[in-house]
Amino acid sequence: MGKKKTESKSKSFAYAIGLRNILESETTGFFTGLFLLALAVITIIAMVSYLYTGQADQSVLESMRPGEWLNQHHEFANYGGSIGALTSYYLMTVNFGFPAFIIPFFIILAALKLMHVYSVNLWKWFLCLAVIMIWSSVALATFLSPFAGDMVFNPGGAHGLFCKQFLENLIGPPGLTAVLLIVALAFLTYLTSETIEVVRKALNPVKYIRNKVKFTVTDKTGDDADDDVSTFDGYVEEETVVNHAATQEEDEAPRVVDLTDTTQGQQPNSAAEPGDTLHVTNANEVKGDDTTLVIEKTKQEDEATGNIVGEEDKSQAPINPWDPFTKYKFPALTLLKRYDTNASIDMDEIKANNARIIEVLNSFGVQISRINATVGPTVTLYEITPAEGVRISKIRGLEADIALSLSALGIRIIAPIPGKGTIGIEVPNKNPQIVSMESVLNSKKFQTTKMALPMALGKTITNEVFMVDLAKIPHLLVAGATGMGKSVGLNAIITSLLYKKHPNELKFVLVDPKKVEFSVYSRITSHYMAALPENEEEPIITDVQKVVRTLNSLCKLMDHRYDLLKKAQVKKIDEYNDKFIHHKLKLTDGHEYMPYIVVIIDEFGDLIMTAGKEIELPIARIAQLARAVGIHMIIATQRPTTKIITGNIKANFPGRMAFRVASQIDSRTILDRTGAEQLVGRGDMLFLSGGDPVRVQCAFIDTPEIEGVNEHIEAQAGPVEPMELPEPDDPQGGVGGPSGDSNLGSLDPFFDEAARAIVITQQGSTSMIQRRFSIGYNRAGRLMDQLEAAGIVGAAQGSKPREVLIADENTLNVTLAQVHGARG
Ligand SMILES: Nc1ncnc2c1ncn2[C@@H]1O[C@H](COP(=O)(O)OP(=O)(O)OP(=O)(O)O)[C@@H](O)[C@H]1O
Repeated sequence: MGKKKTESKSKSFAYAIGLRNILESETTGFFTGLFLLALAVITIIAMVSYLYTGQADQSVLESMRPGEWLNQHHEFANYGGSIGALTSYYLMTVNFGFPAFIIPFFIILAALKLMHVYSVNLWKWFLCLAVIMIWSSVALATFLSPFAGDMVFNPGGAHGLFCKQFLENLIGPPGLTAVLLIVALAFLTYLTSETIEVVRKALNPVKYIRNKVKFTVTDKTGDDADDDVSTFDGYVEEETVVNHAATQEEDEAPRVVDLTDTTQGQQPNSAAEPGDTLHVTNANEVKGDDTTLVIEKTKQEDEATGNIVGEEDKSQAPINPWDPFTKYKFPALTLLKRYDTNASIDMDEIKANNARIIEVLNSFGVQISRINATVGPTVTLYEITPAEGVRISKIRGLEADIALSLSALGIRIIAPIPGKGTIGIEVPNKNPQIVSMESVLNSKKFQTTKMALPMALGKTITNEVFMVDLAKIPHLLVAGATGMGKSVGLNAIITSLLYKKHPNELKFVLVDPKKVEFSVYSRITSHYMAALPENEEEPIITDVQKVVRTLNSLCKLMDHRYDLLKKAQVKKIDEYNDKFIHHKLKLTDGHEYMPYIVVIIDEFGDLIMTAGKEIELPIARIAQLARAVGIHMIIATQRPTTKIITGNIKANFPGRMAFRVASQIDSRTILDRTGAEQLVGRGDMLFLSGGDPVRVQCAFIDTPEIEGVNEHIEAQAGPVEPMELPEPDDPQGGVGGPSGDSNLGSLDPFFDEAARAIVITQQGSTSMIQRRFSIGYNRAGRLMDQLEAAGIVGAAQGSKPREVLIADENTLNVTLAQVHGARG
């Protein structure tokens, strides 16, 4: 108790004098950085000076008596004084020799990071530089010592010399050289997996040169390449291509190359088309040709058929986006629990319900000609065909009465069932079955799906696996009262994505204000999470301010990705990635493979209540624009009120997943209709994505299962840290209050929405903007000026509406991304 009191006292004291603020402030970071920068520069000066003055200083240093380092009598010649001489002596003579220069270089990096000049991953740099310094210290001591002459220190320092001698005594000079080589290669492979390919080429230069001149070609190339597509769509596995080439060699295939010439000789004026069969016929004719001739002519065949897989093409084989984790193994289905799904149908229950339905409908004067019952996992659908002459609209009018008369929880009446002239009455089963995640993922539908982001959510009333593509939806709103299965639903979504997507293809941003919901995923943060550098230690975000920064960072990433799409001249992430893996985009232009990013926000209500617009605006922006660049959002809330799910959010989240909610009003907020208040809970849900809602029993997955899956993923070789999100811009910049001028530096908050409204309606009228956003004439005018500056509308033409310069929403998305990007 006493200790606690003292602690809180000292805490409040620190608060009171502002010490805490000082320590945590950006200014302190800046000045610490500045201090380190100066320190590093002085150290470098001292070290350079030591190269010339070391000789003179060394004897003083080695016979130094206490207090001498104070340099009162100017014993040291070093330009950095006695401390400079001393530091250089320790760093260069006693430790690492020349590579010791890396130490002040690292301090400079740390200083620049503290000063917010660069955002670098210091741990990564530390690790890499430490390896380089230690390795080069030993390497210099090994290879440069003989040439060091009368240098005052060994080029690799005493450390390098010691390691060299130790290893030489242990394994001899060849062993030492081998160790140095292997360490260097391992390190370079860590930096880039291309190292392995370079080594392979170096070890087999003959094959490399031979293939450079396109020696291996067969007429079957195109067909075989098709067959050789590996387990993931569209990429030819490297080994396959190598084997393929080898087979061709055995078949004396290189001679085939010559046939292009023959072909051209025969048909001088007709250019061969890719896939042309001519080369197949001619292949036999040219067997036995002279080898030199073959090599010369091959180039022409390559141009003519465009259908060749030789080594040259192999270097152009599609980039494998799983690289370097190509051996990654997806979790097995055995990690998930199986439940008994063969529970027999309770005929007594069905008959009883049948009789009640007929009785109730008859009592309202509705005659029935037929009833069909479809037994689902938790609900049975009674499909009623009304007798001739009974109007469906009459039954629709009686919906509430019928539900009341049947008086069971969870009854939902669908009148009519879409596409059929029948009425559906869903009645919950007395003994509901659990739909296991295993049964859903173990379905052909899931396993063979080509969806970009498949979410296997559960089973429909007719026992079909219900799956949707998040990439198409593209953002999802999840609501449900507490305990109705929301968290299980989110886990089912995450799990189905984990079973289909490689860590290089998908990253999550998880927001968990409750702090306990997603903590189970902390084991896969390196593999599957994206985070700001400052959150890399704990990428699952639980703090409101961090959420705001992360959302702003996602906006920035979105703008950056739009720039890349524009450069690549494509409209969507899948087209972009396709171009990227087929070498149509240059790495030097900043292109990179884009993983999908799925942002999942639990307890959205809590967030919006605390942070309001700060959260809502970036979410609405991402929701409006991010679909094309592969950023998708799922937000979940217990309280689907209009304060939380505002019109802005709702309009941009077309996918809705409603578990049981407390009231009809809540159901209307989430689904735009009633029905969700009638669900039975425990994963019973309505899914809506345009059209009519579908009743689905959500797949069940519990924490031990998730832990098992995560443990498996964690054990796989994969990324060692979360994907880094860009530092967000200053949140004040442009997203706050009304703008005072028309320049694009401080955009009006309605800028994006106004631009969209104008492009959709193709009407550049200020009064339309005024009406639509209920703003004054002056503000609408300024907004128009900003839209003009952004090139969305033309100049004012008196009282006439302005000309709209952008024809469609896609082009607008690109323009908006540029506007925001340019401001960033
Ligand atoms: N799909 C399902 N199948 C069977 N039971 C389920 C299903 N989903 C949820 N349940 C049951 O309901 C309980 C509560 O589910 P869950 O934790 O997902 O609720 P929730 O809506 O997230 O609640 P809260 O908002 O309080 O976190 C589970 O522990 C489980 O027993």
